[in-house]
Amino acid sequence: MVRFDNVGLRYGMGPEVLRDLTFSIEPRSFQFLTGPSGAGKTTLLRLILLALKPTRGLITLFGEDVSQIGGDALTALRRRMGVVFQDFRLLDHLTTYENVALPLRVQGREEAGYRAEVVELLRWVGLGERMHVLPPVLSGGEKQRAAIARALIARPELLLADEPTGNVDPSLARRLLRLFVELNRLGTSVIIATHDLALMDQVDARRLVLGEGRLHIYE
Ligand SMILES: Nc1ncnc2c1ncn2[C@@H]1O[C@H](COP(=O)(O)OP(=O)(O)OP(=O)(O)O)[C@@H](O)[C@H]1O
Repeated sequence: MVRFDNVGLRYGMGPEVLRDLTFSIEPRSFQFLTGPSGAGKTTLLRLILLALKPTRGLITLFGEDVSQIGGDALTALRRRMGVVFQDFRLLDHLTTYENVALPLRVQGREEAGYRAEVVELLRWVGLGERMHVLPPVLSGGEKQRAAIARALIARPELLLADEPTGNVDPSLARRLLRLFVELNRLGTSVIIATHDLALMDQVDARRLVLGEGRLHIYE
């Protein structure tokens, strides 16, 4: 569902951050993306998300060469992905419940049909008591859980998560990891960018390791 062929990326006139990346992400697969700070994990996720264009090489997403499409078609491809950003990107004027329900609203679904689903997921991530507050009063860990719930709620085909357990304690991190694994069992391909070796040791999954601009894959 994602294919990179000899993809390179540099920011402006800077050095090449990613060099000659060739790999694919299969449907229904689960993988970690790791490597030292500054290795390019976020950059790689942003390329998949179509938030950045490669300096060279070819990216194919859901069977489409992304350099050949634009506008509405790009928006349609993005909607097939769920994302957990490092800075959460919750909308401050919507409640936690409304933020998490947003992807379903965008799909045009009626609230009566999804309300119970959203409430159940919020309870699962431990935000049952925080549903009606606005994001600015949530703690860092609570914001992170809200961002994860929002990324999962519509069962995207591909889920990208950038350090999704960076702000929570180890026991909650394990609980959140179970959510990603469960989503994967339901058919979503999952890519989790993380530094956390203990977290990676909990799932027997493929590891994509970035270092010095190159990608090494451990199956
Ligand atoms: N917008 C930008 N403009 C210029 N350089 C950038 C930009 N974003 C990232 N970089 C550089 O690209 C490199 C890769 O950064 P990136 O954030 O992708 O790494 P990372 O592996 O996600 O790091 P971390 O684990 O610390 O989040 C770094 O050297 C960074 O300074």
